[in-house]
Amino acid sequence: MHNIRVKICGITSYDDAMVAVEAGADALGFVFYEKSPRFITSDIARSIVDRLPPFVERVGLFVNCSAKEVDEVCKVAGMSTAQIHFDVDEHYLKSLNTKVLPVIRAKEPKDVLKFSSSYRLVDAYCESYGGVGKRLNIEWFSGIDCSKIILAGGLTPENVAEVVRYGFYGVDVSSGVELEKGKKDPEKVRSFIKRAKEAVCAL
Ligand SMILES: O=C(O)c1ccccc1N[C@@H]1O[C@H](COP(=O)(O)O)[C@@H](O)[C@H]1O
Repeated sequence: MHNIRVKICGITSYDDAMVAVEAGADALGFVFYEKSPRFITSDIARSIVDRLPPFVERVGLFVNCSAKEVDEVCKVAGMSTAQIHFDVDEHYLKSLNTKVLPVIRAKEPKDVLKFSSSYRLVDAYCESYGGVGKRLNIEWFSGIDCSKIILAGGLTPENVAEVVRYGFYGVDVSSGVELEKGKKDPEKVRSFIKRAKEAVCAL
């Protein structure tokens, strides 16, 4: 049976983290980008991570950082994966000592095929990098292998069920499950995870 992994991104507090974990989130995202309203310091992220139960993936999100900075923050903050949310080449990705999830900020249909042999996150292109609720044209994924793609960009509890039929490895949400920037809405978080997982079971 197909499964779908759900990442809840932009976690800034232990309470928000636990709402997501208890609702069945597979991964939590922590934004180490100072210009983001969801920015979290490595020390605060670490204090959340240290209290999490086992088997929860911790994903650090980075914009315009050197590989050395990414590795250092991931180590201090207890991240298991680094999500590289800006344009980098294979050499950069290989130089990291942390498990890496490259992000493709897709502007046109052919972009979704980049890094096609690896697991990657595909988000809609926007100048400010992400977390703004901008959706991709889902038709760009028709007829391609989505089994290594984590879909992001403008997902909500209302629209997540309709995208799972493309066979994505996972889905990622931030602004679509917030009460306000940087604060999650527990009902939306629970509803998003439930609808994503139930929609897969119904396939
Ligand atoms: O969340 C942010 O503030 C952010 C800042 C810089 C780059 C990416 C960011 N968020 C990521 O963007 C995608 C889509 O988010 P949304 O669901 O459309 O709000 C997701 O991976 C966020 O984690």
